[in-house]
Amino acid sequence: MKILADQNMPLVEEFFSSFGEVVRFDGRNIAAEQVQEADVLLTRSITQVDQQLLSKANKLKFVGTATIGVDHIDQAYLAEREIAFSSAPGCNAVAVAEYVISALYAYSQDRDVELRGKKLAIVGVGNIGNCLREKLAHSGIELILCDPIRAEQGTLPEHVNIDSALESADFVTFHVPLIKTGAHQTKHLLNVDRIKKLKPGMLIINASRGDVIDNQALLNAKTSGQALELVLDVWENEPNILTELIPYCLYTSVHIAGHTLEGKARGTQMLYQALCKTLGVSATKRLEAFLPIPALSQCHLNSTFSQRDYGRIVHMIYDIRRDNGLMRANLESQGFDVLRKQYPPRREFSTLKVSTPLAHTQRLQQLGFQVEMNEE
Ligand SMILES: NC(=O)c1ccc[n+]([C@@H]2O[C@H](COP(=O)([O-])OP(=O)(O)OC[C@H]3O[C@@H](n4cnc5c(N)ncnc54)[C@H](O)[C@@H]3O)[C@@H](O)[C@H]2O)c1
Ligand SMILES: O=C(O)[C@H](O)[C@H](O)COP(=O)(O)O
Repeated sequence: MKILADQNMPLVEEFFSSFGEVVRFDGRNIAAEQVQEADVLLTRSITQVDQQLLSKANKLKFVGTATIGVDHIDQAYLAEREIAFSSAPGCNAVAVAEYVISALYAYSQDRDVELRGKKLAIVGVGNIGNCLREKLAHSGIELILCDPIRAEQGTLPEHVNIDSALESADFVTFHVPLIKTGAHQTKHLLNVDRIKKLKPGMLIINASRGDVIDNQALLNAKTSGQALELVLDVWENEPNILTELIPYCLYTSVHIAGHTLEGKARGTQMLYQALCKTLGVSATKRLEAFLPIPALSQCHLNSTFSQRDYGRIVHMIYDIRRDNGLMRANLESQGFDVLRKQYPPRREFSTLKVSTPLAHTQRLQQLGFQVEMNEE
């Protein structure tokens, strides 16, 4: 069996080599000829999987994307060709939620803003939105939840429509899929009209898809002096993004919100499990066997630890300002895709065991740390 896998997908050899030969490809530059002999195609978000790419792929039995976003896959065409398909829903939900939490604490420190008592609108309450909601429970930040699809399904009674959510929130974070048409279109969900109405100083975080916010409208708003704080991980037209917008952002990154070691590796594992199911064999390999030991694994808090120190613990594991600095310093010389490919290792909060006095156990557990109580 020939398994064709994106060069930026970790652990493919570990999970898939028992099925056959693993051949890597450059996700941005793959031609139909390369897929011709493949039985399995494993991609990330940058490869358009469509009729053109698969025109010569007569042996192909399985396509997997190690992402939750599926806007790059022509699923109808795969179904027509009877090629099995799997994505990796939820694989990077923790990573993206932790990216947002890191952004909130960094903003709080850099702008000297108290987060408690502020309102955060979460637009899109699926895997990521829900994970963020759970991690921020009892944080003192009031959450406003917006997901009209779940509201229609009856699974989100707290749903607030987007315009009311934007009107009352101090911060907004987007976690919707890219939907280009229809009643729940998300392309330019934050458009020129909505941007104009935002309250002064609003913090906007986008770690969903670049097209969810009209980037040119955002730039126009900023150059005309509108007070907005921008945290952008995703951009319209990646990798050729609107670089003029960068200086107007508080924090920027190169579409890496989901790129913890665990998040990327879970995506590979989920595709391995899906392929095993398709082939009718049992999935015996486990991710835990392949992940490296974290460099920082324990931390001890005493009774002087207080509410204002939560940001310090979060940033010990992941500080968004590292990625902001890397992008600003290197984008011009290295380019968007190279920075993504060379993304330095990042771990999730769960890799840190925190020994803490009772007062902080619940909150730290909710954030996702391993917690053990001490008597101090
Ligand atoms: N920056 C990154 O690295 C990164 C990582 C993972 C995912 N993403 C993006 O984030 C998106 C969300 O990921 P997820 O795992 O939570 O997906 P998900 O499918 O679990 O959840 C998406 C939610 O958005 C809701 N939704 C759809 N249209 C909406 C609208 N118009 N308004 C409000 N809500 C709407 C859906 O009902 C669903 O509950 C993905 O589709 C992907 O594009 C980006
Ligand atoms: O949709 C997703 O899951 C994410 O956007 C994904 O992490 C994007 O990263 P890529 O696949 O391009 O590495």
